[in-house]
Amino acid sequence: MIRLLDIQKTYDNGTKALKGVSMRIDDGEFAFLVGPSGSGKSTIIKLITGEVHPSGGRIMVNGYNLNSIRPGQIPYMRRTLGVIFQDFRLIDKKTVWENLTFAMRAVGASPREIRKRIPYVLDLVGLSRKEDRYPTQLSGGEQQRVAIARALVNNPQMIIADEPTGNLDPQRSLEIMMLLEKINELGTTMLVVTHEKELVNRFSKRVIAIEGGRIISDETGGYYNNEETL
Ligand SMILES: Nc1ncnc2c1ncn2[C@@H]1O[C@H](COP(=O)(O)OP(=O)(O)OP(=O)(O)O)[C@@H](O)[C@H]1O
Repeated sequence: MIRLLDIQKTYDNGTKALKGVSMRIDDGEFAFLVGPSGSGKSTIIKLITGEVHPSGGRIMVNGYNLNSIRPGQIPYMRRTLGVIFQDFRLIDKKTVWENLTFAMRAVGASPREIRKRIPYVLDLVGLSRKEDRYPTQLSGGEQQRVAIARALVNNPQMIIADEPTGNLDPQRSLEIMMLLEKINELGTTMLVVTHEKELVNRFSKRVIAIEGGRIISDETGGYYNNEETL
């Protein structure tokens, strides 16, 4: 569960990126986080992953209180999260299998666990037959599927996807979003940052809308359906 309580974030140069944001995402939920450029979406993601610290307010991430977390606990908090980015961030010199192995070894998984888990996640994302390919030998949609597999391989409680379809065409984008929906249905909490209205509107999910560092609406079915509130 993610809980933000009256979060303020002022960057060192004085930019007030968040001006009192409160939100709660329960285990098992699927939520879109939408808003114009500069509204504070990435700042919220970075607060959740512990990359930036709030200037005020309280934040809880999957049982960890980020206001009082000890530095040594941060890697354990991060293991509860799988993060996916617009630009995939795969290791080009490693095959699909090696990219996933690398992520599992980083958390101390045994060779036996690795041999068991990787085929499962590759099957889930529909890439079972491409485990020996290098990322450059895959399409953009396939590379994003590998990134999703990597985010999932250590079985996180929650996936945070930051503009996961930003580099993909509409059909590939829809397929990736349907995959995230399927993964959510299997039990992983999902927070998806996007500005793609059409895509958000195809899914009847919770939509948290942020503008100017404040949440301006939070409802199921979509803020983008209520253009008059803009
Ligand atoms: N490291 C930083 N130092 C100073 N200001 C920053 C920093 N990072 C972000 N900002 C500012 O904070 C505000 C919120 O930025 P943020 O990146 O959270 O927006 P965003 O909604 O993710 O935008 P985009 O959709 O363009 O990625 C913006 O005014 C931005 O310029």
